[in-house]
Amino acid sequence: MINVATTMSQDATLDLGKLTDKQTALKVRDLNLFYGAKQALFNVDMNIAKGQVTAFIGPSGCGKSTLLRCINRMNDLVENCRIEGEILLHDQNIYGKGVDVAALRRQVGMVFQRPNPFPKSIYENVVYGLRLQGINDRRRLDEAVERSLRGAALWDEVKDRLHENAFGLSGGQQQRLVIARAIAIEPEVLLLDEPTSALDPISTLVIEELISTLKEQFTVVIVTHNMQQAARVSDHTAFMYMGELIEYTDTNTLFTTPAKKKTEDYITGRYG
Ligand SMILES: Nc1ncnc2c1ncn2[C@@H]1O[C@H](COP(=O)(O)OP(=O)(O)OP(=O)(O)O)[C@@H](O)[C@H]1O
Repeated sequence: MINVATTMSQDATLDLGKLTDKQTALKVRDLNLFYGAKQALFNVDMNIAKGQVTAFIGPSGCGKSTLLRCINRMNDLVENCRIEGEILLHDQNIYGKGVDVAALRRQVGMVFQRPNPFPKSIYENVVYGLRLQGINDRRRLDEAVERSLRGAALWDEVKDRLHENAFGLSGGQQQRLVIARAIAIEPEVLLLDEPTSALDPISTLVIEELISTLKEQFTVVIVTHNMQQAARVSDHTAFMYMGELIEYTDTNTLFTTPAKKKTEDYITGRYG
């Protein structure tokens, strides 16, 4: 089993079954998802704790990214994708009638596996979402750039070259820039889909440290293939297998005394 004693996030953990509304960022209720005739998620039910880091782990193809993408309706872009059930944000079903998906995505930001800055300056990458909202006031944008780049632990490295092209940054810096772009519009929830899988070990460490500070302001949900990473950065871990949520509890418990045999088999490397 993974030694989490020295690596786990130090936060006191919450009992996920007893979260109050104030402690809950999202509620997933009886979620089923189909890609055409193929069902990829089965009756997923979970509460996601506010201001904490939740990790989704499990073998390739188990539905981690699919579940993550449900949280900001990215699966809407997939043809033939059908969803049943609910995801509640502030007790409003994000799949309900009349939901403004663009507004939802402002509340629930997302960072992908490969850094995807726009072919623009560092500055313009960060303010992109604000400009889309019609904000062009220079002082406000300048403030947002500094706040977001500091928040993404990138400010000191780029403050003297804000107007240079973002493609001149290293991969790890580009990923932090993308995080800065996501937090510039102050979402409530940040979804990270394997955010370090394309990065070197040092950049990975920097992003992992960053995740611990991000949760002071945001609810973070991360998909990772790397169990050590889940143990290091998350407060709660959900283990998925073939589209089902098998076990979901505080990270320490999941990695040290899992309740389900499938979880134990996975974390001890018997499959995956
Ligand atoms: N756009 C799609 N169209 C059809 N099937 C899909 C699509 N995206 C994912 N799937 C299928 O849904 C299942 C879950 O995929 P998903 O990418 O969510 O798994 P995952 O756990 O994130 O895997 P990985 O760790 O390999 O990224 C898989 O069987 C996959 O083939």
